[in-house]
Amino acid sequence: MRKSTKIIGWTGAAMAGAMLLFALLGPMLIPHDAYQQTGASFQGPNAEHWLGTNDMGQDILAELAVGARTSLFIGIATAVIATFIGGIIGVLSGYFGGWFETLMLRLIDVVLTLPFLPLMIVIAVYIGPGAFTQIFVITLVMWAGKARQIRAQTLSIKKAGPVLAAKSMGAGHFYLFRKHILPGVFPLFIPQFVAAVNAAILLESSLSFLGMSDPLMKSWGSILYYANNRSAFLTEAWLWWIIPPGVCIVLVVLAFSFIGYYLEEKVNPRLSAYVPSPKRPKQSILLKQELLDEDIVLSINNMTVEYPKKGVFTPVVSGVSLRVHKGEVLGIVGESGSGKTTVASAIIQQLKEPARLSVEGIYFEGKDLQKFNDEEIRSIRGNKIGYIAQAAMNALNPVISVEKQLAEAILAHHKMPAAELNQRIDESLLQVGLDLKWRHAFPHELSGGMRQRVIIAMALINRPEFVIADEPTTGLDVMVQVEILELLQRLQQELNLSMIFISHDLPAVLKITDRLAIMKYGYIVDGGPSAELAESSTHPYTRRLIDAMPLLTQTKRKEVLSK
Ligand SMILES: Nc1ncnc2c1ncn2[C@@H]1O[C@H](COP(=O)(O)OP(=O)(O)OP(=O)(O)O)[C@@H](O)[C@H]1O
Repeated sequence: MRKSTKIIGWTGAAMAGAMLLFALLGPMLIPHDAYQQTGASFQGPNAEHWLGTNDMGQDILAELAVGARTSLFIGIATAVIATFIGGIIGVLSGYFGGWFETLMLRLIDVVLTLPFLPLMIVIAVYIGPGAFTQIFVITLVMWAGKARQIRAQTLSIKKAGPVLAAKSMGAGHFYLFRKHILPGVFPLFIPQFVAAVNAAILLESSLSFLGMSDPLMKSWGSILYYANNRSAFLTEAWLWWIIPPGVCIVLVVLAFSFIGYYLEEKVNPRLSAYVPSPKRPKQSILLKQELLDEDIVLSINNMTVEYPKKGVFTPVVSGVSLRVHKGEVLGIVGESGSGKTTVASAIIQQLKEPARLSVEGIYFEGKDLQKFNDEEIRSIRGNKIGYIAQAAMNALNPVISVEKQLAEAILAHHKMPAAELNQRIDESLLQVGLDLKWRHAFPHELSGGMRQRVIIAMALINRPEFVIADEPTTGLDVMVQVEILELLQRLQQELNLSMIFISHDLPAVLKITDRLAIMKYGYIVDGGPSAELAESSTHPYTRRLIDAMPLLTQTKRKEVLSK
C-alpha cells in the first residue's frame, strides 16, 4: 500500500477518534449552564445575548458536544443496521441466486431509483420526527447500495479457484460459508460501514436542517435549522451558529472519508456479473443394467454443451459420446479451446453458467448423473469421483494447512474419529510421496510439484474408484511433470483406478492412457487404443499432433509410441 494512503488513513482515524471523544466526554466535561438555559428548549440565536458574554462561548461548545453525540449516534447506528441488512441480503442473494436473488435485485433497483430526499420527507412527516425515524428512513434508502456491492463480492468469491476446488471435493454450503465466503466478504463490510457512517451523518444533518428532527434533540443539523430560522445567515450570528456546526460536519465527514479511502485501497474487491444457476429438481435415479453388466464405469451419450457467443447459443462440445471401462485410462487430447474441460465439468455437473447442456445420459456406475439432485451430486464429487481440476495446485487455500485441507476433504463426506482421520491423512500423504513433515505446512511453503501431490492426495483421499485429471501437469517444469505423471501412473495401477486424463501433451497422454479420444472444435474427430492410434491413425489432425511430438530421434519416438 502507498505511504500517502497510510497517512491519509491514520489522519482520518485520528480525526474520527477525536470527534468520538468529544461526543462522549464533551457533554460531561464542558460546563453547560448556558446550554441548560437554552439547550433543551433551544431559544435560538440571540445576538445581543451571546455576543456580549463569555458564557455563550461555552454554550456553543456545549451544544456542539451534545450535537456530536446525536449526529454520531444516528450516523453509526444507521450504518450498523444498513450494512448488516445489506450484507445479509447481498451475501445470501449472491451465494444462492435463484428467485431470491431476482426478487432482491428488483427491490434494490426500485430503492436505488427512488428520489430519496422527497421519500425521506414524506416518511418523516408521516411517522413523525425523531432520532429513530431518522435512523429508519436513512436505513431504508441506504441498505440497497450495500447489498448490491456485497452481492457482487460474494459472486466473485463464489467463482474463485479455492471455492470451485472445495466444491469439486464435495464441500457443502456450511463449509463454503465458514471457510471461504464469509472470510472473503467480511473485509468489504468495513469500508462499506465507514462509507455508510459518512452518508448517514450527512443525511441526518440534511433532515435536521429541514426541520425533521425532534425539536428537543440537539444535533449539528438542528443547530443549523434554528440558526436559519432565526435569520443567522443574514446577521453576524452566522459566525457562531453556522460555522462551528458546519465545521464539525465537514471534519467528521472528512475523517470517515479518509478512513474509507484507506480501506478501499486495502480491500479493493473485484466485481463481476453473474447469471444465477437453476435449481435441479429431485428425480428418480434409474440404473442402466446393460452398463453395469458391461463393466463400464462411465458412459456419456451424445453430449452437447452450448455457450452464448454474441448473444447466440453456440456449441463448444458437439455430440460427444464416451465410455470408460473399469481400470481403464481414457485420454482426451486436443488443442486449447477444443472442449476437453467442458466435457469433464459436465460429467461432475459443474458447468459454468450460462452453459446449456443437452445429453442422452451421463451414466456413472449405471446411474444417470443427470437425474441426481444437488445433494446427491455433491456426495459423488470428491468422494466417488476424484477430480484434479486444471491449475488446481493454485487453488489450495493459502491460509489453511495441508492437513486441515485434507481433513476437510474427508469430513465433507464421512464422519470419523480423530485417530482414524489422522491415520487416513498420513496414509494419503505417503501414498503421493510426501514426507509427513509437510502435514502442517501451508501451501506457500511447498513447491509446485509438492502442491500438485497434495491435490492428488485430496482427490484420492476418499478412495474413489474413478478419477478425472484435467491437465494435471500444467504449470510444472519438465522434470516435475515426469514425476507427477509417474506418480499418477503408479497410483492408477496400484488402486486399479478408472480414469479420464485430459491433456494437450500427446507424449504424456500416450504414456499413461489405454485409449484416446482426439477432440477438435468440440467434436471427437478420432479415437481408439492409444498405441494403435499413434502408430497408424490416418486422420490428418491426429497425425499432425503426433508429428509435432518434440522428440529428438526416431528411436526415441518409437520408444514412446510403443510405451
Ligand atoms: N464460461 C464460459 N462462457 C463462455 N464460453 C466458455 C466458457 N467456458 C468455456 N467456454 C468456451 O468453451 C470452449 C471450450 O473450452 P474448454 O475450456 O472446454 O476447452 P479446453 O479444450 O479444455 O481448453 P484448455 O486446454 O485451454 O483448457 C472454448 O471456446 C471456451 O471459450
